[in-house]
Amino acid sequence: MGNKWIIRGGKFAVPGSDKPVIDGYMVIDNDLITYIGEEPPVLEEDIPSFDGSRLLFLPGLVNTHGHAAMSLLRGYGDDLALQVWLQEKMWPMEGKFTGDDVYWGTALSVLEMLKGGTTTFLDMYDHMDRVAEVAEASGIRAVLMRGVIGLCPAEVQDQKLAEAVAFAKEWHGKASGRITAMISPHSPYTCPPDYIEKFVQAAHDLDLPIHTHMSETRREVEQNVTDYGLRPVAHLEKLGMFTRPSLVAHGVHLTDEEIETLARHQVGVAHNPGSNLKLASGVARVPELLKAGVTVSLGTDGPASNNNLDMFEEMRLAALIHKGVSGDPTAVPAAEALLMGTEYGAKSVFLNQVGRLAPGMKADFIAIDIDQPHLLPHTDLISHAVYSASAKDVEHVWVDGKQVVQHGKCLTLDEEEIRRKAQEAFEDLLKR
Ligand SMILES: CSC[C@H]1O[C@@H](n2cnc3c(O)ncnc32)[C@H](O)[C@@H]1O
Ligand SMILES: [Zn+2]
Repeated sequence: MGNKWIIRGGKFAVPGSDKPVIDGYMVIDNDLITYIGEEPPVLEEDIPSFDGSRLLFLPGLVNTHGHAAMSLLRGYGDDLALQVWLQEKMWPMEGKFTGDDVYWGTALSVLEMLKGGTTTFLDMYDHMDRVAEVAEASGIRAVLMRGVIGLCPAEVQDQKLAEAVAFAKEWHGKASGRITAMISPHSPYTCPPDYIEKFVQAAHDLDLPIHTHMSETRREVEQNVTDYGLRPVAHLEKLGMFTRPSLVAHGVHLTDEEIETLARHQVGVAHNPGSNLKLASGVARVPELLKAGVTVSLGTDGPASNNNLDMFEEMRLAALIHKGVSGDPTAVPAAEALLMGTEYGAKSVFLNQVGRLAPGMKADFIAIDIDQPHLLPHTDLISHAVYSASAKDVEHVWVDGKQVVQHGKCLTLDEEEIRRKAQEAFEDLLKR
């Protein structure tokens, strides 16, 4: 297909607007959406046309927290609480990961994400050059960072920080701007205060945002008070983290005052409902966060604590669990859950041209087949996208105007090879 083309006869989701579903046309020129509307656009020339009938077009889903290479550990260490899961299962195995393991684990996850309609993902991990290689080759949009655990001698801490900085310098803005970088100390319980301050300084020096895990479990909050005399929000505020644009993952255990602090500093929260439920970490106070004006987005977390990367499932969980725990059926309505999975996600990872179908936005969008039993009749397609659809319904995916999934097949990655290599990598890890 040429550089400029038109989708005719499609239904286009614009959640949160007066007209949440537009029945009509969308024009794409290279990497940008240039027109969307019910009336046919005025075109000076003949351009290729794409039949949008029986399809619902949505902005690409934005996964704002994860560790893609952990797909190699999917199903390895289920049904455990966070600290036991990390210390006894994940960290010993991750200690054996080579760059190749990270490459194939990430490739497996990117394949799953693209096929499931995720067009942007955030990744915090080690061997990030290999993650960036996968992102570049696959065509996905990626927000990448070397996540750093600082429970190590000072010289190793320095080396890890240097790696994080070098990675960000090398990859920020690469792959035609599809890759951006952030700075990421893993958490207040794995990075001592003076070390976190060095990351804050690095983020200032590089003019990049910060991402960290925060207040995921009650135990972690209590330990923070014991160790530093402050709950995690006040602790990170004191260390200057929120002087940078920030996104925290989880934010499950928050007081009213902490929610107010996050809102005041415009700190985003990546809500990971599937992972929080599986690790029994608790349920984040999403309705209260949204009411306070905090940007709440959605993440899967790693595939070993979820255990899939289906962002439709996260939107559905977000819409369901907050109704369940609050007793309020209007909590997190479908349109808000869809915004959390798209527009709020883009805002959380500081991408202002992504997350919405509108002229001037990047052409990152997906099409789901709505001519299926579980998506009929077409009463309310926003509702169907959240409460009834799943990753399996994704028919086509475009990122930056390029088609990366066609009729459910990934065009940019060798699926057969990735499946084989990932299985081999896991089997090899068990032998090491
Ligand atoms: C330093 S790379 C990222 C690091 O994070 C670990 N991790 C995965 N899931 C979670 C979670 O829910 N909370 C805290 N840390 C997590 C992962 O195992 C890597 O070691
Ligand atoms: Zn995580």
